[in-house]
Formats: sequence, structure tokens, C-alpha cells
Amino acid sequence: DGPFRFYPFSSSSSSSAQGEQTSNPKSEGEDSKGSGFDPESLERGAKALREINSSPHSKQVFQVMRKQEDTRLAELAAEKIHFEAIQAQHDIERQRKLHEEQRDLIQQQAQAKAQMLRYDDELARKRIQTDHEVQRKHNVELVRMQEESSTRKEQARRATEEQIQAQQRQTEKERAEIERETIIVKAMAEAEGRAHEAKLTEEHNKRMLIERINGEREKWLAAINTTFSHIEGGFRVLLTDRSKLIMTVGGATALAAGVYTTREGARVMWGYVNRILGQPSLIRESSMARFPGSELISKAKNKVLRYSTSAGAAGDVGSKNGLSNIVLHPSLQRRIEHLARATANTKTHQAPFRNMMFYGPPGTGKTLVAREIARKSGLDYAMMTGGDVVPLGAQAVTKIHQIFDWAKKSNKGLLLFIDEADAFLCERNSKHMSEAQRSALNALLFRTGDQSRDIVLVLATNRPGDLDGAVTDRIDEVIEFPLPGEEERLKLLKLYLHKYLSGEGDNTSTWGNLFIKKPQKISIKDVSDDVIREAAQKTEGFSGREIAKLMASVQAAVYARPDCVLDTELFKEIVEYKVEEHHQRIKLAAEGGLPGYQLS
Ligand SMILES: Nc1ncnc2c1ncn2[C@@H]1O[C@H](COP(=O)(O)OP(=O)(O)OP(=O)(O)O)[C@@H](O)[C@H]1O
Repeated sequence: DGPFRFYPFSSSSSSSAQGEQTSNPKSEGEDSKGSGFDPESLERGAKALREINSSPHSKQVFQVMRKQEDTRLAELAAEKIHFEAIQAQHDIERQRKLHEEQRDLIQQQAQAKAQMLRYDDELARKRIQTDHEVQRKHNVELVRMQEESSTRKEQARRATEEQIQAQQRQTEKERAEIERETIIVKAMAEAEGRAHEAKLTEEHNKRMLIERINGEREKWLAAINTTFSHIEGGFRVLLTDRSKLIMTVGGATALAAGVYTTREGARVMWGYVNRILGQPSLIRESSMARFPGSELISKAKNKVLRYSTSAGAAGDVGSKNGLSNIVLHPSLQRRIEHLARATANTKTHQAPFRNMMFYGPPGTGKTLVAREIARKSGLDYAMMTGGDVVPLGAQAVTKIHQIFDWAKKSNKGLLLFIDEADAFLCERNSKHMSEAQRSALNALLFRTGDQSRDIVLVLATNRPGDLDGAVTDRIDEVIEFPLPGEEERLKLLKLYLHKYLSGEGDNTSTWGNLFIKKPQKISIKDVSDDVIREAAQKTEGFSGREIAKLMASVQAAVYARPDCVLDTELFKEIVEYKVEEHHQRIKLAAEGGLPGYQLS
């Protein structure tokens, strides 16, 4: 950097170069001035060389210069090594890039190969699938062809069988025809034989008959001759003997009196029998069938019924204590008693009867009350059911007239109770009504057109709205029988508990001893009033019949026990079960499975 910097050239050139070097600043300044070669600087260089050569330190200067050169060479070597290192680095880099490129290439090749393999695999799979599909179709076709072939075979077999059967039938028919003809021929031959035989028998019988008649005639002639000769002798004796004549006249008179008495007695008996046998078939139950001995039979029947556990039957018997066996709301009870009294007075005063209609849900005591009114008013009682009229068809009209004719035979007057009245007294315009039913209704309307002094009509129905207008027009008293309230249910429970479970009076029965096993005495334990009241509360919506049946179930459950004891637990259990059953029935009725409880 200084004025003594040397380069590794020959000494001459280096000196010239040095001269150039040393003169560089000045020449630059001169160049800038735009002048050419400057000999001053060469001169200065030569001067400097001369100074150096002349200097005692020229040797050191050259050593320094050599050292500078060595340093320069070392620097160049280092630079060379540096460049070589860079070159090596570049080579490494290049190799690395080359390797990476090769790796990428290999990867790409591998990917391409994998893709190729996948593609091949896919192709192979598709080929297999196609082969399978073709195979399957082929199989299906094969199966179809086999089926068709078997169907054809089956048809051919059937056709052959049918042909064989037809041939067999034809053969059998022909055989039957031949047999029939043979039988006919045989039968004709037999018939001819029999006719011939009959003719012979007839001729023989005729001969025998003629012979017997002749014999009889002769016998009778002989007998008549003998009788007349005896009568002649008798008359002769009678006319000659006076006492015998008196005895004969007395005997004849006694005989005439006997015949007359027998005839009149038979007439009276026939009247009784006629009352029983004359009861029209539509009448299900009646108080008019009375004849000597009927009291005894009905008593026996009542005894038998009392042992049965049927609620309905048990409820029907033995209402000897007035309305005490019927539980009604107090106001309804008063009205019924009033009606019974009024009906009795009507009969006494020979005034026309007032017809009644009872309506309400089933099992609320309508039949019981009708019977009770008849009993209290002193009338005869007959019961029929509307449902029995419909199946009679065209005969219904005759049967209705029969009832009214028969009713006239009652001396006391008749209470005719028609249960399920809506079944045949429904609206005449109803399209469900048959012609026969309409005629039956008209017959009833005809027979009840005027106020009657013989018959009081009591209709019971669950559907009062369905009755024909002309029928309701004939009704004077309309009484509703609602479902029992809590108080009534309580009384009903007590009534039937007493009736079915106290077993009063039954143990003394001789009928029971004779025919029916005497029931074991039931003992009631802990069934308090509170328990019964609780049952009354739970049985909301129960009819009188349902309550009677509930108690009948309790009775049955008690009899199922070896000790025949009724305790609270059993009672409650049966009540629960019956309440559940009741609700189930209501549900079914609502779904249309059972007849409805609600009035329409
Ligand atoms: N009010 C009641 N008091 C006492 N027992 C009753 C009463 N209601 C119903 N019962 C009992 O139910 C049974 C059926 O009663 P009943 O035949 O009088 O009913 P109903 O109203 O005529 O029914 P249906 O409309 O089905 O003919 C009776 O035998 C009796 O055991």
C-alpha cells in the first residue's frame, strides 16, 4: 500500500511497475488533467531504486520484499484452498441435489409403479366381477331353465294324472251306470215279486176278514138274542116286583148326578190348566199361573234359588218385606210407593190405569220395582222382553194379541212389564225396523189406544229417546232410575252382605237337606262399617246389579276357603278386583266392545 509495494515479477519489470505504482497518484492526477506520459515519475522511481541500492538496508528491504512475496503466495495458496473448499462444497451441494433429484425420481417412479399396480389390481378386480356377474346370470338362466323344465314336467305329469283320473271317473261312472241299471232291474223284479206277493196276501187277508166278519156277526146275533131275552125277563120281573123298580129309578138318578158333577169339575180344572197352559209364550214370568199346588212348587223353587249364588236370581226371590229389599234414592222410593198406592186405588175405584215408563242404566232395579208395584197394588204381574218379539217375525202380531187376550182373564187386573221396550217399540220410521216388527208395534198401539181398566203398561228401557212417539204418548208417568249414589251403594252392600253372607233362615230348610248340600255357615270377622263405606266410595258408577254380583263374588271367595271366614282383607281384595273389572268394562264399552252404559 505504500510507495514500496512489490509484485513477483522480474526486477526490471517490477521496477518499472514499481515506478508505475509509485507514480500512480500523480499520474491519476495528471490523467485527470488529461495529460499523456509523465517521465517524472519514472525518474522518481529510478531515483528511489538508486536510493535503495545505495542504502545500507537494501538487503533488509529485499528480505522484506521477499517475505512480503511469500506472504502473498501463502495468501494465494490459502485463497486457492478456500476456493477449493468452496468448489468441494459446491460439488457436495451438487451431489446432494443430484441425489435428491435421483431420490425424487425414484419416488416418482415408485409412485407411478404403485399406481400402475393399483390400476392393474382394479382392472383385475373388475374383470373378476364381470366374470362373476356373467357367471351369476348364467346360473340364473340355468335355474330358470331348470324351473321351466320342471314346471313343464309337472304340468305334463298333472295332465297325465288328470287324464288318468278322468278315465277312472269315466270308468267308474260307466260301472255305476251299469250297477244302477242292474239294481233297477233287480228292484223292478223284486217289486214285481213283492206286488205279486202282496196281491196274494191281500186276497188271503180278504178271505180271512170275510170269514172273521161272518163269525163275529153270528156271535153278535147270538149275544143280542140272549141280551134281549134277558132284558125281556128282567122287565117282566121289574114290573112284577115293586121294590126292585124303586131301586132301579134311584140308581139311574144317582148316575146322572155323578156324570153332571164330573163334567162340571172337569170344566173348572180345565179353567185352571188353561190359565197355565194358556200363558202366551212371550210372557217370561207371571203371577197369574196359579193352580192348586203351585204355591208349594213356587216355594220349593224359591228355596232352590236361594241356595244358588246367582246375583240376579237371588235378588229376584223373597221380596216379602215391601220395598225393604230394594234400595232407591229416598225421593224415588217415595214416588214409587205413591204410585203403587195410586194404582191400587185406581183398581178399587174402577178408574183407568196410568201407564208408566222406567228408564235408566241396566241393573238399577227397574224390574224389581215393577214387580213390587204389582205386588203392592194387588195386581197380577206378567213380564215380557222386547228382545223376544223381534225374532218371532210374522208371528209377533198374533203373539201380542194373545197377551192382551190372556190379560183379560185376570180378575185383579194385570201389570204388563215390557223390559227392553226399545227393542221393539222403537221409532216406526227407523230404517232398521222390519215390516213384522212394525206390525207388532202397531198391534200393541191398537190394544193400548184407549185408557184401560184391565192392563197397566210398565215399559223399561235404557234408551228412552228411541221409543216411538205414539208409545211415549201412551205413557202417563216417566220415572228415571239413576245409578245408585254413595249412600245407596252403602245400603246395597249391607243388604247383599246380609243376604248372601249371613245365611239366615237357610239352615232350617228341609228342601236343602233333601236335594242340595246345605251351605256351611259363614262367619264374618272385622268387616266394620268403615270398611263397607270405603267399598261404597270405591264402587262409584256401579249399578245395583253390579253390587249384588260383587257380594256374590265375595260369597264365592268365602266358600272357597276351608274355614268359610270373611275378613277385611278378603273383602277389600274382592272389592278392588271388581272395581278394576268395572273400569275395564267401561273402557271396553267406550271402545265399542260392550253395550254402552250411558243413555243415548
Ligand atoms: N235398587 C236396587 N235395590 C236392590 N237390588 C237391586 C237394585 N237394583 C238392582 N238390584 C239387583 O240387580 C238385579 C237386577 O235388577 P233389575 O232386574 O231390577 O234391573 P233392571 O233395571 O231391570 O235391569 P235391566 O235394564 O238390565 O233389565 C236385581 O235382581 C237385584 O239383585
